[in-house]
Amino acid sequence: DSSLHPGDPQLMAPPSPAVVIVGAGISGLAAAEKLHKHGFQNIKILEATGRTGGRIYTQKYAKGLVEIGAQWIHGPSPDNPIFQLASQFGLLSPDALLEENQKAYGNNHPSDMPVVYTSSGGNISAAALADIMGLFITWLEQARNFTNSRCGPEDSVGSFILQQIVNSSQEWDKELVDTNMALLRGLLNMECCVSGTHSMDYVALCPFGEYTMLAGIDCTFPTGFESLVNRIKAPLPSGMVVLNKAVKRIDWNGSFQGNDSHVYPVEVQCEDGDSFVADHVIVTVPLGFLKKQSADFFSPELPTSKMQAIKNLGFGTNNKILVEFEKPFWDPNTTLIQVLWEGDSPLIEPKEDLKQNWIRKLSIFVVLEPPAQLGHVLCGFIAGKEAEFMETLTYEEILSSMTDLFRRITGNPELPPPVSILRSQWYSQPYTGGSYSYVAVGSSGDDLDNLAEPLPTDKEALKPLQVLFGGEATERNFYSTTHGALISGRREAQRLIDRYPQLGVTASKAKL
Ligand SMILES: Cc1cc2nc3c(=O)[nH]c(=O)nc-3n(C[C@H](O)[C@H](O)[C@H](O)COP(=O)(O)OP(=O)(O)OC[C@H]3O[C@@H](n4cnc5c(N)ncnc54)[C@H](O)[C@@H]3O)c2cc1C
Repeated sequence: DSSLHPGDPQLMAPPSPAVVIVGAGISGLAAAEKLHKHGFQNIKILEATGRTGGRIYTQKYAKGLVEIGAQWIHGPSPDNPIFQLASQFGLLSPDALLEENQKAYGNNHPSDMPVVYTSSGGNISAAALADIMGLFITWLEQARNFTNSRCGPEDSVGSFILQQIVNSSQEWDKELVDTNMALLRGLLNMECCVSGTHSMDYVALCPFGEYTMLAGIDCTFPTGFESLVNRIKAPLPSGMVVLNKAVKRIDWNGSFQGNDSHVYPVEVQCEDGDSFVADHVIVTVPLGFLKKQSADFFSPELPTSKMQAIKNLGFGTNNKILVEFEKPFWDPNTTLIQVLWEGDSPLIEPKEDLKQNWIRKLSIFVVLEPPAQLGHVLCGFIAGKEAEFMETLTYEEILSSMTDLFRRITGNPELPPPVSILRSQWYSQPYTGGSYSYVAVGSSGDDLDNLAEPLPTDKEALKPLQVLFGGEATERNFYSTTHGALISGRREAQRLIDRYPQLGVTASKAKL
């Protein structure tokens, strides 16, 4: 009888390695889900805050749900694992599942033309806007094509676009120059939101095209992005995710006695004095957190090249200001509103006084859908230092600024104030420190790869893969996105699965 019997050594599960995952965003949860499915039994996810999801954060607002963090599936098509999961779980609307939607290219930008309102209550023609939009999109595409050609390490996307603006403006009608310049300033402000940066001058030109756009017109989750997080974590045993458990330091390359007879190479120290021994730790904390804490977060310290990568890569702030109106002032067909700030221009440095001028960085509002279920809600986007300053203002101050703004652009001093507002404050979140990463001037895609390298770096180390790194900032082609974060978590889980091939075999045999 060659079949296996209970108690046979081959059926006895080998001791499951102890894995600690730091952070219960989509990266950490995806890593846990994959490891769990492959038979890893000893997993703990330590999360600093009182909730899972991290930068995926759905909240009740107005009459429905809004996203404080991630909003769209960027590139919803079969190559996007977020799209795969969302369709598998039945979380998308029929429109998003249409094949033609999956094949079209939206380039991670809202695909509709905005309606432009000027800061003195005027408007501008759709034709004038279309011309400038067309130029801007072409320049962005050209900026992406630098990847394989030569450009200097100090060149930025902002300086490249500025050069194109200067060249192109020679051919503009004199009376259009001011409007065109103000429109372009607004488009650059919007681009800062897309890249999560204060200025496109901070974004490196050469690696700009390494970020990969997937096919598909961006879509949202009718039941909230967090419904996807909830589905991913559903199979995990209760107790695996430990909330309100902030990690203070990761001691690695050591010998730590566990409660069993085993000696572990890693010990994770928490803010509240708790500690967890582990064979492997997957760190998925945001780059914004690492930028502030990496010097004290690891003992021994990270290798110099990793510290450099953390320092060099960009991590900026993109915030939202949600504004609810009793009645819309916009036309029912409007999906996007651009505010044109008269007098602004890409050739003029924005004024330093943030208290007076922060609001001029706010150039784009998305009309949230569907109004029948949600109410009349605009979602404004603002990036950089102005977005960080906005976080310090009170509710009343922002409400009053929004009331003034909408009265100005509609030219109606009697426009009723918004019913309510809700804003994100990603920069002040101690465990996030901003919104998402970008490849800054002075860094390159190699820094993203470097961040993803596990420790110890010595491939022959007796105890390999002690500290692994996930999170959106570790995905060279998909950083700053939810799919990048998901891919990174699965990638790190796969490293451990490859290290313990026997574990998966035993897990599937035990199920027979
Ligand atoms: C305003 C905004 C809009 C966005 N829009 C989109 C979008 O439309 N589409 C898209 O695809 N992406 C979007 N993104 C980006 C997307 O949300 C992120 O890339 C993704 O959610 C990151 O997942 P993550 O798991 O890497 O990190 P996170 O979600 O940040 O998870 C990391 C977790 O680690 C925890 N943590 C940190 N420090 C510690 C510690 N010391 N101990 C324990 N836990 C710790 C944090 O609390 C957090 O829960 C947006 C982000 C923001 C902020």
